[in-house]
Amino acid sequence: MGREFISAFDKWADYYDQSVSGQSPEYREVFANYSDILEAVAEKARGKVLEFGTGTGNLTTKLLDHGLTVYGVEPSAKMREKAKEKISTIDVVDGDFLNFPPPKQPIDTIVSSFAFHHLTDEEKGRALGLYHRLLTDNGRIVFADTLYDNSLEKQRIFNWARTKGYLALLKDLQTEYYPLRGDLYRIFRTHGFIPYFKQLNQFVWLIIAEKEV
Ligand SMILES: C[S@@+](CC[C@H](N)C(=O)[O-])C[C@H]1O[C@@H](n2cnc3c(N)ncnc32)[C@H](O)[C@@H]1O
Repeated sequence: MGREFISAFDKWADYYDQSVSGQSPEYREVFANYSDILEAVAEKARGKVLEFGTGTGNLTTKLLDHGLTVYGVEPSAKMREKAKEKISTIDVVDGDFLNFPPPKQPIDTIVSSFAFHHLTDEEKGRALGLYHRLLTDNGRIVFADTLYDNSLEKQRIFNWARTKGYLALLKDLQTEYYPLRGDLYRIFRTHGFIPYFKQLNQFVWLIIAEKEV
């Protein structure tokens, strides 16, 4: 489920770290302040952390730097290889937002960066239902991901990408499942979380969602 983009990530793995460092003009704005964005997620994580979509392990590294215990889940074999090269001490397991081996210890924080948009809104809701059951009572979710503040803003960003001639980016924006902020708010509330949103660059928002008990 939500795995339709994996072959693209297998192909991207070798040069993913170059893309996030701003070398790809089309994606420069998406990854603007990349390191600060990951740091913002790591700062809000606590306790035992379950990370989805580790990619090459950049957020994982920051979480470990904060002294946290991390269980990494990543569906792309090539991305898992890259993460293992970077962090030899950690095992990132094969899995995705909806299907993953149960963590061995109670989980206090679920994190992810640049990945939750791979799920449809229906899948996002199912994932949040799972996470509500999995998290400890004062648990939280901390995500950083692209979303649109509202439908006018979505149109403005599409127009911006079209005007710039960023057609690969435009295709991504049109084919992946980037939500409107209000819709995502409702999905979190429906599944027992109180979300807070903060914009970090033109595309990416920090989402901190506390579990309601
Ligand atoms: C844009 S990369 C982000 C990697 C890393 N988190 C970062 O911040 O650089 C998206 C990652 O999500 C993974 N992914 C794709 N579909 C997924 C799914 N359904 N569940 C979990 N991860 C997924 C991809 O394989 C890829 O490693």
